[in-house]
Amino acid sequence: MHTIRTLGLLTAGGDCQGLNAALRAVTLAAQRDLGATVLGFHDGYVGLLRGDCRRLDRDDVAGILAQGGTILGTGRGRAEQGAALDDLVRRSLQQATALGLDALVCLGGDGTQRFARALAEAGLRVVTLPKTIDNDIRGTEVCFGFDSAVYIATEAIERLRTTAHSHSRVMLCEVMGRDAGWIALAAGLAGPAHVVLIPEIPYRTEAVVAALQARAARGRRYSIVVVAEGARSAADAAAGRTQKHAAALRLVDELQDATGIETRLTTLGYVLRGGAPTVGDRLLATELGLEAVRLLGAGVHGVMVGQQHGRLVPVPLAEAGSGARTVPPEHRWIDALRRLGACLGD
Ligand SMILES: Nc1ncnc2c1ncn2[C@@H]1O[C@H](COP(=O)(O)OP(=O)(O)OP(=O)(O)O)[C@@H](O)[C@H]1O
Ligand SMILES: O=P(O)(O)OC[C@H]1O[C@](O)(CO)[C@@H](O)[C@@H]1O
Ligand SMILES: [Mg+2]
Repeated sequence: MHTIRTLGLLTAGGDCQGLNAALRAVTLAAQRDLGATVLGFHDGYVGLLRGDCRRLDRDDVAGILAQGGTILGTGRGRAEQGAALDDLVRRSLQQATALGLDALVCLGGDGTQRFARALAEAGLRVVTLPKTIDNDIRGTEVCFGFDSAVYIATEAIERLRTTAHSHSRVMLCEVMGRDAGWIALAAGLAGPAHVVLIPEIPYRTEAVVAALQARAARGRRYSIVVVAEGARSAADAAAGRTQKHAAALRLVDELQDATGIETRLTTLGYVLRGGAPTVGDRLLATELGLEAVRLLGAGVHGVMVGQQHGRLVPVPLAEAGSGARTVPPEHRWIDALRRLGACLGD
């Protein structure tokens, strides 16, 4: 067993459901299995840079399993913008040494994995966990936060359906997903939605209009269109333009003008990231947290704990931080939507 006397812990990037469940699991297991003291850094890597931390004990993580957000606070380190990566790494390591850290567990998205990799390459023992509602971290099939976000989006679609039906309207529902359409696809299947637009499949407005007109011609009173915030028209994709929210904001008028059907837009945004985690996210975040501590105890570091083929596996940080995991064109959820008759905008 590897000796870890002092373990650092932080959450970085955007928040999501399940962060507190993971913090609880890491803290309890680090104390029980490793006999370690746990130091929680505030607001992500900024806390590490400034040595801004507090000791986490059993009492600090009692009752937080189902709590939304993160008790440590999180951040994107904007205060440090402009500083060279080498400099940030050097200063972070100085703080880690000053505080006597033997290892660090970082909960975050792709950016968090990248900085963790830089810290690991500079000599710090680091293990990370994949968190993000976007579900787009490489090396893992699932990230905690995703299940909760899809649950909320699906519930919203159900509510939009009844009001859309009453008023014979087209309802656009914008969900988060800058680079990847995982939330839109899953909520589109579970909602269900009749049109699903994701960043990976540039859309043509005419194709969406045709799908809505075909539904109206079949006597359907309403339609649901789920749009990922990073969805792009074919013209924008060809010109290399990506602008968050552009698709939903434009389509609401374009669709109403072209179909003559009243069209309304609902942007779910941060609602998808807030509140209590689902049971699935509680289980996943807890298991990942326990596995991070087990790996550190066994002397394994420089990895993210991922899930592949249903098993927890250590994923090299070089892979986890190598960019967004977008939806492959042949993914079974895309096929499922097409076979159910949904339009994907192409
Ligand atoms: N390219 C990078 N190289 C090194 N460190 C980075 C990089 N990008 C981000 N970071 C560090 O990781 C932190 C979190 O990154 P970021 O803000 O991109 O969120 P994230 O972890 O990707 O989560 P989210 O899923 O919300 O985007 C940043 O504050 C910064 O310190
Ligand atoms: O405004 P913030 O907190 O930077 O986060 C926005 C982004 O974070 C994400 O939710 C991922 O956590 C993206 O889908 C979204 O674009
Ligand atoms: Mg990111």
